[in-house]
Amino acid sequence: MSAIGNPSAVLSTRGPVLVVGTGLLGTSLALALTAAGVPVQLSDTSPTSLALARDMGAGQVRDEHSPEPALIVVATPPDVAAGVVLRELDAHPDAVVTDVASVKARIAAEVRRHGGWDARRYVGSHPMAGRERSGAGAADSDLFAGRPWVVIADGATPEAELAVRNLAVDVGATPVRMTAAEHDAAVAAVSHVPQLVSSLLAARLETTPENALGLAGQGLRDTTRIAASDPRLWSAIVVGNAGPVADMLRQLRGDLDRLIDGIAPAAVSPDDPAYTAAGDAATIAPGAVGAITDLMTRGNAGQARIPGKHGGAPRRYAQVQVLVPDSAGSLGRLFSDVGEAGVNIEDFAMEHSPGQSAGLAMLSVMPAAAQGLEEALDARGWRVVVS
Ligand SMILES: NC(=O)C1=CN([C@@H]2O[C@H](COP(=O)(O)OP(=O)(O)OC[C@H]3O[C@@H](n4cnc5c(N)ncnc54)[C@H](O)[C@@H]3O)[C@@H](O)[C@H]2O)C=CC1
Ligand SMILES: O=C(O)C(=O)Cc1ccc(O)cc1
Repeated sequence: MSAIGNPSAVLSTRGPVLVVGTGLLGTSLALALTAAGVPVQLSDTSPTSLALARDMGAGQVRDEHSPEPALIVVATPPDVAAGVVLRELDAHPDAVVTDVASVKARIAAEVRRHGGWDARRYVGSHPMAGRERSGAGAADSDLFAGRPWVVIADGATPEAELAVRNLAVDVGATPVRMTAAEHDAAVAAVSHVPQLVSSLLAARLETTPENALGLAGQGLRDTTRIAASDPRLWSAIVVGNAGPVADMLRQLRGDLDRLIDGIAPAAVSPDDPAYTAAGDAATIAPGAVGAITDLMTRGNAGQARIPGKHGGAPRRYAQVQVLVPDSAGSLGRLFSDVGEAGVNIEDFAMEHSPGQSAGLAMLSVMPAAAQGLEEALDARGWRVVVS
């Protein structure tokens, strides 16, 4: 169990912990450790980022009087992480050093190449937790709760590996041991290429007319949420993992070419004599339906393989949809009525359309609870939308 919010939990992390890089990741971690009672020191090349993290209560700014850290977490952008790790290994000869960068093989290779014997105190790691905003201002002490935290222990001492695994567990994450190469291939598929695809999609919206954008629903919002991410950070991430990312983009290009080749012949005008004679586009373009069905079916299979909440087995929740007036306290009343009906909300999303005075609340609940909840909410005057 996480030590956060549980004062009686026994902490395994030995402090002080020095966090180098007090942006989103570093400050989130520092807040979580501070909340759990671990002494945290902060350092950043940007005085403003450092001051913000300190003012948020993430820890003390490290200075020449600070005690020696037992554990150092480098949470800088990936392109400078190896250099910072090497510098910290050198400056603190008894400390274990980890980094949380989103790419691992290149950083590990550089640290092992230049770190000598000291590199045995280095354990690369990567919490699979984040968001589309950067900087300390977006930090959240609960960021790591229930998330996997990859630990790359090749070449490190067992003690160093244990210190990093303990860190992950103490902030509520689950350590997952991998090699750097396994990690980089995995994150290309589950994080880096999804980021680029989301950006590709959103980039097309730059020139989409405003009245078309006004029609956007949750589907577009879901697929473009991470397109709001920081271009500078992601450039460093993608360049740092260019091999696995380029491999997967080539496979995606193959899929895209097959799809385009399949549907292009169906793009006939309704006034075209061929269309008028055949009566439908599918007859004129025999491969079109197959190309789309094939992609969609493969997509269904891939999507069903994504593990559910807390990284567990995929689970199908039932969705209860409720119209919520756009007024203060409405959502609070809905949650309270769901609680009084004895139902736990497993997940929640809200869909808004511009110019409407109500939003659609989508409550994910256990399938067995869905019908009873719909009836209970209906009885309390809520407008339940049956899809
Ligand atoms: N943003 C995300 O969702 C996730 C990011 N990561 C990784 O965590 C690391 C940090 O990412 P974020 O916190 O999102 O970035 P961020 O941009 O919010 O924070 C990075 C911080 O590092 C500081 N910094 C830059 N160079 C430095 C140096 N040489 N010495 C000391 N401080 C330095 C910056 O001033 C900034 O405050 C990156 O390596 C990223 O790949 C890992 C998981 C999720
Ligand atoms: O928001 C999401 O879906 C993420 O995948 C967050 C994330 C971003 C970058 C990472 O290196 C790890 C996790």
